[in-house]
Amino acid sequence: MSRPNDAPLRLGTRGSQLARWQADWVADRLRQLGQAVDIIEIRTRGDAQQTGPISAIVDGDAPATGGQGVFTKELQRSLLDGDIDLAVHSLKDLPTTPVAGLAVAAIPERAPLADVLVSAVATTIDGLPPRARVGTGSFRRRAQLLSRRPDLVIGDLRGNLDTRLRKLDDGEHDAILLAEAGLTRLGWTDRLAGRIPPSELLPAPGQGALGIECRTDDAVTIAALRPLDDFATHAAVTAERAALARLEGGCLAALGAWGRWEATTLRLSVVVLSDDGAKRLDAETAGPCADVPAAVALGEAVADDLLARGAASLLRAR
Ligand SMILES: NCc1[nH]cc(CCC(=O)O)c1CC(=O)O
Repeated sequence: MSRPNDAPLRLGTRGSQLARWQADWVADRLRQLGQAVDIIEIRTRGDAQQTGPISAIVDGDAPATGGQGVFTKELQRSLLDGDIDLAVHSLKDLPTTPVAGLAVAAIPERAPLADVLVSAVATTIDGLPPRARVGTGSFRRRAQLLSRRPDLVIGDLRGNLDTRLRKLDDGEHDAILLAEAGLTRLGWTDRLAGRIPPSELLPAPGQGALGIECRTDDAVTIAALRPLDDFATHAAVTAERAALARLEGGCLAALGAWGRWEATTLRLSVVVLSDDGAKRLDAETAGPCADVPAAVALGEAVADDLLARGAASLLRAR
């Protein structure tokens, strides 16, 4: 597919407020570099179906993967069909399974990656009252919350950010957990009751980072995206996602991962839990990662350590 060098890049995004914010952010960065950009909104099934738990959204193409990719598949289809030239994803919603013909060409600098507590009754997990009702739709958050506080009563929670905040305000939950990145991008920082240290609750692989995907044969778009890539972020999230891929966790796993730089060393912590949080396996390793393949190796090494200690039985218990 050949396109003129000066044609506007067609940037595809979901229609949610957060997705629009992220698309605008990427478009602005490209425009600052002199690149014309058109934003094209694409409705996905993850957005259309907002009742019931995320895990219940049946994936017609690949039933075995459950709800994976509900937010990203239509954008990938539009890329392959040539309807758009780049897609902006929340990296944590993007399955690790490679799609033939597509590649994540740029991963810009990461936003704050922690989860935060939104609540009128507590600012920390340990400060929640006994048997407090905490809302989250994430297996990762639920299992780690229960691992630390088995008394908590976890209720399902999904929908866009404003929906989730409304359910908290309506009294369905005493507290909810959200990604700091999403909350602050939408300007809701005043709702942040407390930041949960990643050491206390590991974030999702890729949380807080954007993945910009395009066709592997589209040299024009790949070149335009290159200046948006941040190597430190790219390596950190690559290590997190390599661990996830090796553990076959998908986006619904009770699995957390945290890659961070300590001077010139990349440190990666990964946790795998049973759904009820009663069993957990933690692993950590660090190494100098001079390039992306080294980050992949780091992630796979942590995953292999976990697998050798029985992680597969926790992930398959669902
Ligand atoms: N699964 C939904 C989702 N996907 C990305 C974000 C926030 C932005 C990010 O973490 O990159 C959120 C909301 C949340 O988990 O609170």
